[in-house]
Amino acid sequence: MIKVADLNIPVIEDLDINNKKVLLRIDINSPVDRKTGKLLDDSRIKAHAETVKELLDRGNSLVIISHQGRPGDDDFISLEEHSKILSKYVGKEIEFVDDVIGPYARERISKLGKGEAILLENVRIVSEELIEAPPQQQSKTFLVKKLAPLVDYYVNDAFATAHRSQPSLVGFPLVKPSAAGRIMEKEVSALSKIFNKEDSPKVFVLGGSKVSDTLKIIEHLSKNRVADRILTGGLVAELFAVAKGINLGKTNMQVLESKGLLSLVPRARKILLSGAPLEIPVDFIVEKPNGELSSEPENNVTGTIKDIGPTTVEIYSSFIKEAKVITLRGPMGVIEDERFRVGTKSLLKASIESPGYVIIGGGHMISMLDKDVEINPNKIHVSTGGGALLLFLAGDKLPALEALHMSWVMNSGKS
Ligand SMILES: Nc1ncnc2c1ncn2[C@@H]1O[C@H](COP(=O)(O)OP(=O)(O)OP(=O)(O)O)[C@@H](O)[C@H]1O
Ligand SMILES: O=C(O)[C@H](O)COP(=O)(O)O
Repeated sequence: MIKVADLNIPVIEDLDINNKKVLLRIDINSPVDRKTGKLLDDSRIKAHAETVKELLDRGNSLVIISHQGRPGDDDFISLEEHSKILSKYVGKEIEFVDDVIGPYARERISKLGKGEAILLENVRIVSEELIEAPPQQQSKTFLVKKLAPLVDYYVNDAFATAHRSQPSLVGFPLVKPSAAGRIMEKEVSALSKIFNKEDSPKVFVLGGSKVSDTLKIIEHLSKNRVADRILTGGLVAELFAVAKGINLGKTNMQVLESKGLLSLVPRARKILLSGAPLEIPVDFIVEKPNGELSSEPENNVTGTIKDIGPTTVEIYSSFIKEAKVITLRGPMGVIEDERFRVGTKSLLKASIESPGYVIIGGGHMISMLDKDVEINPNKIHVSTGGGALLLFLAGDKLPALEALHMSWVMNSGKS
């Protein structure tokens, strides 16, 4: 059992999860090369192999579900490649089933033998999965009604998606005895231990393209006075620059417009007015129409922004060097193109070389960590979570954890 605030979260030992049929929700959502459609990084897949192996060793048969990307985005792809990589790390075939709630998937689940494991197709092809709602409502979805009767237990190992109140994360615990998987258990236990409110200054490096999510995170960090400094990059930084009245030029405004981000300017402006301790880049690496790269000051941008510039790296690194805890999520640049990784890699290096404790989250951000960096738990925590990590650190109760607690109360009669 793990305790988080007033929640009791059951773990695998708290239920008799042996020789049964288990529905396992993992988060193997991974960065995808936009040109080839291939996975750029398999850290999350490798991390979840531990829980898969343990449940199989306990004689269970597994129905594994996960999402990849979001409908309409380039990285919204099939999980077929993921199943091959997961098989490699587990050391046993994890059969890909090209279905989720249809008759083919249900028949395959019914016929699963002891020690067998299947990975169903991207759960977000089921439209209900995109709707966030309370667990009570989610337990009545087709996803839950079609799959729950076919299994004995539900195990949620998807810490990185624990902030989503979607059916695959909060719907099953109300109808099945449920527990946290090993990744969920480790992340929640480690983060609860290492992240003490009194440790300061706390610096957050927030970049990437999930701007709406990040605004919510910054609102919570600021409201709960968790962050002493927020250093922005990626599209997050561009939005705040516009909110500050900086003219980023036609091309970058078109990029923001095309992603529907300009409608968030008033919300970003409100955050600035609230006194959030937020920094934006003073220079950017831009790509000119002729393909040339150059660094331009934030008040005279003419090219397409692709990364933060050298002066910004210096300024941000000076904050990082003074921090007690540094949390980084979301890259500073378009890291799919290796020319635009300097900002992200420089801040990761400054963090690791600083005296502070480093927490790294986010699929793309983790992929930028040099493979030869020693992950000493006394210095670094590499989280599988991105948005989930930050909302947890901001003090939010994650819906998936609350659902596991509710399952425990319902099945054990204890609170
Ligand atoms: N200046 C920029 N312009 C356009 N895209 C950018 C820019 N900077 C970063 N990005 C994009 O941000 C994306 C990663 O953002 P994202 O928020 O998903 O980060 P992450 O570390 O994967 O976190 P999570 O795991 O929560 O998704 C990359 O695809 C990258 O190309
Ligand atoms: O990468 C992540 O942060 C998780 O997989 C959640 O993905 P989402 O932001 O698309 O829900």
